[in-house]
Amino acid sequence: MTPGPQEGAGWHDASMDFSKDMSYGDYLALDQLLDAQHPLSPEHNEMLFIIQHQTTELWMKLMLHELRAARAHIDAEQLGPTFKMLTRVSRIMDQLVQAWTVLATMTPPEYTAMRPYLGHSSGFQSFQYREIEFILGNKNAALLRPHAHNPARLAEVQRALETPSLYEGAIRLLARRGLHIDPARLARPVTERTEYDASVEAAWLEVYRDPSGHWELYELGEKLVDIEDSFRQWRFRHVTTVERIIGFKRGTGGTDGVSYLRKMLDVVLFPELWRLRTVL
Ligand code: HEM
Ligand SMILES: N[C@@H](CC(=O)c1ccccc1NC=O)C(=O)O
Repeated sequence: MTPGPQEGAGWHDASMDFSKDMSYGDYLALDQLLDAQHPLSPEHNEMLFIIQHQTTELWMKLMLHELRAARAHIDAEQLGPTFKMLTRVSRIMDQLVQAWTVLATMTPPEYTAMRPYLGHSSGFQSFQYREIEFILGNKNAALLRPHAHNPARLAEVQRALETPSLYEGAIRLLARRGLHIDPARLARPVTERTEYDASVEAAWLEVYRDPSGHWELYELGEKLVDIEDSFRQWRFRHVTTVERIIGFKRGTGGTDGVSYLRKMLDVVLFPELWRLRTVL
């Protein structure tokens, strides 16, 4: 027999005995991770549905990790690391936009067969998603309610509601760097969703009219726009995938379904950064 490509390929000294050493699976806790898929229906496609959501939740975990650290770095005036973290968040979001193509291989009859097994569960109750919305400034105290049955979880989502958003951190940074921000804007309760403010737009305008004079702030502005751009694409792919799979049925979470999700397409996370483009 002719030697295969693996012969002499340098694996003979590879570690093979993990009775005492930590292995790949140990390090990654794969026993737990791969034992967490429990289809409730006899349907073949439910595994896709579960894994699509679980992988998204894992990526959301990393996005939150990056967004929280980015917020802390903005507060500490360390913008170099902030930019790396925000770039990573955009790349994750881009990847989640692409991921919809996998789920879109599920047809309406295939989903309809497993949908009754979902009960009232829905992505609407995703606490990590809600925390991402909150840290990006789309605050809404009413959406804490689905977590009321779990006090520890409720406390965690509530903390995200009560912590200044990343954009709030950016606005405070503009003020610290000597750009005028209306004191009333700086005193706004942090539990409220971001709303357009003329002094914030004027401050960003100064930055965008002289990028080389405010290079870091300019780069920060564009990183935030990158994130909102990819988040909008994610929302759009979600609503389009939902319409193609369940049409205009009411959601299992109790909302109007597609019409609710379409309204969410109008959310603007960083209003001044978008508005300034018209007057620049
Ligand atoms: C067959 C695929 C899917 C369908 C039919 C679907 C349907 C829906 C519907 C109808 C809603 C509105 C809430 C409700 O009343 O239930 C919703 C919300 C939501 N879904 Fe999905 N979804 C699908 C896949 C996904 C995936 C893969 C994710 C990723 C984690 C996801 C995450 C979310 C989130 C986070 C919300 C809340 C959105 C918000 O409040 O703005 N969905 N979905
Ligand atoms: N809201 C969906 C159900 C759904 O998609 C779902 C159900 C349980 C766990 C995650 C889900 N994904 C996103 O909402 C529906 O109305 O069919």
